[in-house]
Amino acid sequence: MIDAQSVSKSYGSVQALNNLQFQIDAGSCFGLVGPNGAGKSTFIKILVGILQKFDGDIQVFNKSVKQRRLAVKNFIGYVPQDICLEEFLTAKGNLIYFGKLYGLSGEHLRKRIHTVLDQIGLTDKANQKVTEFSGGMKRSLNIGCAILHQPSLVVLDEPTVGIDPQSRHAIFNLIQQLKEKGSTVIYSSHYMEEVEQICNSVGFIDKGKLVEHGSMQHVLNKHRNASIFISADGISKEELSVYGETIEQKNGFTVNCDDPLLTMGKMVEQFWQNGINPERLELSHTRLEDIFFYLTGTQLRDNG
Ligand SMILES: Nc1ncnc2c1ncn2[C@@H]1O[C@H](COP(=O)(O)OP(=O)(O)OP(=O)(O)O)[C@@H](O)[C@H]1O
Repeated sequence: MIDAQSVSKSYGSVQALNNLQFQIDAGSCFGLVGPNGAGKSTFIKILVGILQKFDGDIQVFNKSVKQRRLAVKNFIGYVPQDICLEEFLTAKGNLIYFGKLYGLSGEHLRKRIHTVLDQIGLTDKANQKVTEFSGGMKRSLNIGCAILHQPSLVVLDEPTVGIDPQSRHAIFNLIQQLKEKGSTVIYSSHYMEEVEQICNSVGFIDKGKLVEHGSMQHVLNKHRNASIFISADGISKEELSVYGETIEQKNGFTVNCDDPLLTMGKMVEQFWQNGINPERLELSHTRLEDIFFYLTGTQLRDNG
């Protein structure tokens, strides 16, 4: 288990983390989400032992990052936000380099490189220089370097920023494999739909504070807000308000209600009786992004 115990960190007058307290179960895939500047990278850098001056502590599989930093580092595979590779080496050259840094050698290293190249889909590019790689290929190789030593905890900081959909898909497959093998994964991102897709637990961080966390199902259920979206000529907000709180949108209305299926049935009956033919009538489910916005008033998406 990863146990964050009252973790706080300031850079001069900027308080990057304010008393973070939460646990991540071993074997789970935890999404650490928040907008740019929320404090995600700071937390990760503390966890992986890069930042050593902070308040509180983190226990990683019962070892304190403060007291057992080097021991903790050995069972973490860290994929930093900025790609970290030796550009003028080949893919294989990078894997050898990073493997040796992790203390691997000889036949074991050779076998691990073979396996990892296959896992990251770069076997046929093994002898190509990284300078010739696309952003997505570099990202995959960076992940490959971090998992060579078979870490129990894999930490990925915004691994899909600026890459093509194909590489994103390859990275998701890789994370799926890690999950199946029982690794614990921490996945930091401001892409909510990715986190919803691959993580089974989540923590929301905003302005250095943890505003919600728990299993994905718990968080989604706790803040579930069922609604119906409707777009139809000749229907007014007043008419829809009998079904629940009605909010006017750009192209129609959202009706919040407790039992959306039953309500939708009643709406269809009324429309049929009144000769109304809706262009769109859809059930909407609550997304992580909506919950984050509801809790913080902060949008997660890039503005640019
Ligand atoms: N070395 C530093 N010196 C001063 N301030 C810093 C430093 N690193 C981060 N900060 C500040 O700490 C806060 C948290 O930054 P952090 O990088 O942890 O956020 P983040 O959620 O990872 O955002 P991003 O996704 O943009 O990296 C921000 O206000 C940032 O400007």
